[in-house]
Amino acid sequence: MTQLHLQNLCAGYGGANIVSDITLSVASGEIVTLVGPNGAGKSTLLKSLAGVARVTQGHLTVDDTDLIPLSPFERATRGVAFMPQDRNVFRTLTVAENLETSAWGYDDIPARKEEVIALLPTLRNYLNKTAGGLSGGQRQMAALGMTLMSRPTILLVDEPTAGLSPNLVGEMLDVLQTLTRRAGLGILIVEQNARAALARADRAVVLVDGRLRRAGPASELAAEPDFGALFFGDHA
Ligand SMILES: Nc1ncnc2c1ncn2[C@@H]1O[C@H](COP(=O)(O)OP(=O)(O)OP(=O)(O)O)[C@@H](O)[C@H]1O
Repeated sequence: MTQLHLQNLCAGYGGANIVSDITLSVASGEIVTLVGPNGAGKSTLLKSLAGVARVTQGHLTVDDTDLIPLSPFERATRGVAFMPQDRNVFRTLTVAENLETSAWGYDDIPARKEEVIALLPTLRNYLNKTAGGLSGGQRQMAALGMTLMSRPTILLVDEPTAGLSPNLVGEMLDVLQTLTRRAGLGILIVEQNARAALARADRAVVLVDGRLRRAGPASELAAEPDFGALFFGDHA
């Protein structure tokens, strides 16, 4: 059982904090959905956990390891992997090459690749296609596969359904839910399709103006009558 824990975390870019005083945890086998209006700081929070935005105060641990001094690569080797929203594949490489590149430095790349394909079997259909020629859904699946090559225990996923058609949104979220069940991953996901994400999440956290406004069981928050209007605007 792994647990990512944030305690009174403040983070941002340069010296300025974008998110403040965030206390939250994500454990193996659960999906926690991070929702909130545009500009609330959701991506920044995720990036600070991955090591690509700066933590200025507070604590960030995975089990007993302090992540704050660690680089993004070192965090990945401790089991915390990040799937960015944009530019998350190398467009001129094939899907297979993208997977291999993500495990650069490990001496068991073929085994890792087979494990990832076993978790995401549709990848097999376009392994030899160049990533730049993939559909949006295929590209996001390839990016997810790349993230899984480090054998993470905690997955940080930034808007994996951005730009996808409604049926593909559900498919991607279902795949993430399967990963929690089959591989025991803990997933923290930022998602604009709040209703679809809440339906598959265990817990939800609402971020407004860089602060944690609400947290609780996803089903409870989804059932609140004013929830959509308050927190998601048009996206509920
Ligand atoms: N690299 C950066 N440098 C400085 N400020 C940034 C950077 N990236 C984002 N910001 C600022 O941080 C604030 C929060 O942005 P962020 O992308 O984290 O919000 P968000 O909740 O993910 O929004 P959205 O739902 O629109 O993606 C915004 O004011 C944004 O302009």
